[in-house]
Amino acid sequence: MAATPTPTLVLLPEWGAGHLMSMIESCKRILLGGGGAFSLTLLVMRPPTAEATSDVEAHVHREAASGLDIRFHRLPAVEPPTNSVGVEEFIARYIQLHAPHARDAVAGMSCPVAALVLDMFASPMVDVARELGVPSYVFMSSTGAMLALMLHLPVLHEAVTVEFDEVEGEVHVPGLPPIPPESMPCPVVDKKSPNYTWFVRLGDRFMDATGIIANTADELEPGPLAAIAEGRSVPGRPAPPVYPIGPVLSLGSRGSNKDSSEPPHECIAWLDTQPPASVVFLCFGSMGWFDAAQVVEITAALERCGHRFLWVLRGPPASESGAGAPDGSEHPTDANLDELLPEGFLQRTTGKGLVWPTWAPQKDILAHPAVGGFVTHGGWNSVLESLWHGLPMAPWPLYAEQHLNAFELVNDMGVAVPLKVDRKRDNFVEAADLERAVKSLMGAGEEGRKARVKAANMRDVCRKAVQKGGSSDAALQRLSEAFHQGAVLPEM
Ligand SMILES: COc1cc(-c2[o+]c3cc(O)cc([O-])c3cc2O[C@@H]2O[C@H](CO)[C@H](O)[C@H](O)[C@H]2O)cc(OC)c1O
Ligand SMILES: O=c1ccn([C@@H]2O[C@H](COP(=O)(O)OP(=O)(O)O)[C@@H](O)[C@H]2O)c(=O)[nH]1
Repeated sequence: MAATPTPTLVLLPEWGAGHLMSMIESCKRILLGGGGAFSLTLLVMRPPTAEATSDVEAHVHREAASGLDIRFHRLPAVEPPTNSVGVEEFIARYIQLHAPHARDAVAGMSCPVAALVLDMFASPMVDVARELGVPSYVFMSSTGAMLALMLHLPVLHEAVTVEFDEVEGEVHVPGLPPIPPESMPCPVVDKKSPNYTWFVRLGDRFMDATGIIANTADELEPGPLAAIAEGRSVPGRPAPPVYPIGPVLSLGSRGSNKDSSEPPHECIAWLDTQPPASVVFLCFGSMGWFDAAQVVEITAALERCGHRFLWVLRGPPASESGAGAPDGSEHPTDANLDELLPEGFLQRTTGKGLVWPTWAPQKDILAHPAVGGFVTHGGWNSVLESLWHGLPMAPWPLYAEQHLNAFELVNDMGVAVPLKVDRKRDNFVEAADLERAVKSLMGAGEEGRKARVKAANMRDVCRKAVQKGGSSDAALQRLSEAFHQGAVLPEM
């Protein structure tokens, strides 16, 4: 008798490293926990830029060599939309153009399909899954708070007819503290923009998924997750079950997990010479960079506050002088420190500070005992990595949903000190404000002390959650069970 083929989980990730890697790592946990009960099939879209294409190829290569049962199905290329006006709109539309190809790929599977797991930007493809009789799951690589906001957005859209910054007072989202309009995420700040329209649609389609997989933990974001579970996001319409299985730290990023026989990275070697918890680390994600005017403010703050520092400083993307990447993934260039830094800064701070002009091994740096605090753009992966090591933050939001993340870190989770960021001036920060925040983060004062205590507590919370019997491990078991029960041969 022929053996029943192993069911597969079909993944449709967005090409960006933060989205792709956290989805793959999360599903690998199911693969590893399931003892061979599933395989993974990655539907690979051709990314819209050459840079993203080479990143994705590197990830595919690495996963193919992992020895795990991961297959790759390349979807036929589609022409990217040429008339998009916004990044989120571009990403969602470009993904949606792959719907017929994704449908054909899933319909052609010769083994049962346990689920179609969709990137948050691909939520309208729940229709493809429905058409084929396959369960669909949305993978949320951002916060539970952003998830609560997206689920509630169609309700807000009906209830609030003016721009959010014209609202008297705050914006109310079930499960979150009242949000000041200036902390609303970028894609929803301009209702006339197609980005906004797409986010309303994406959030609405989340509600039609079989389930939502979230890279967070119950204990990290109890408010938003409870509101969703209790059906408060959309009155009268229960949300799909949410499986908070995080923190899943996306491994395999450039420069990390090096062979232990190699000499340490220069940043790590420098940290090895510094006293414990003495260094403030500044790093701004895969897309953060600063111009000369902002750099002057940062250098003044660092000199005045007197703390040791490790600063990852990147320069403007090459496209600053031309057309940008349509998906918004405009990677910064390596900084020319001679041009960007004020004269004498490096000499005056020798021994006390290191400015690193290119990609840095962030995860290894955050794990180093010499690091005491993190000035971060507040991307969710960076936040999870910081909390994993119990490090308090000063969030300096720059793009995407990071203004909401900063609000949550300071006002809800209490693991960060506030930093005054002028959103109307391209997120400009004055030297005096950065100096104050770094002093608070690293030194005396009740505000910083409280953030340090809360962040240290989160280290244990995060680790417990993913251990056997922890809340995220339990969510992973429930999810695995749901996948088992849902596995079907796609209907043609
Ligand atoms: C959540 O809302 C937004 C997310 C993004 C966004 O887009 C994006 C596009 C790419 O081609 C590559 C990327 O790496 C990428 C990343 C990205 O958001 C980041 O996602 C992280 C989670 O994986 C994390 O939440 C970070 O904070 C995000 O910066 C873009 C966007 O508007 C431009 C969004 O509104
Ligand atoms: O110099 C850098 C900058 C970023 N990162 C990693 O890139 C990811 C950034 O993801 P995040 O969600 O924080 O922000 P995004 O870059 O997607 O906006 C995290 O894993 C960081 O550790 C890194 O290793 N070195």
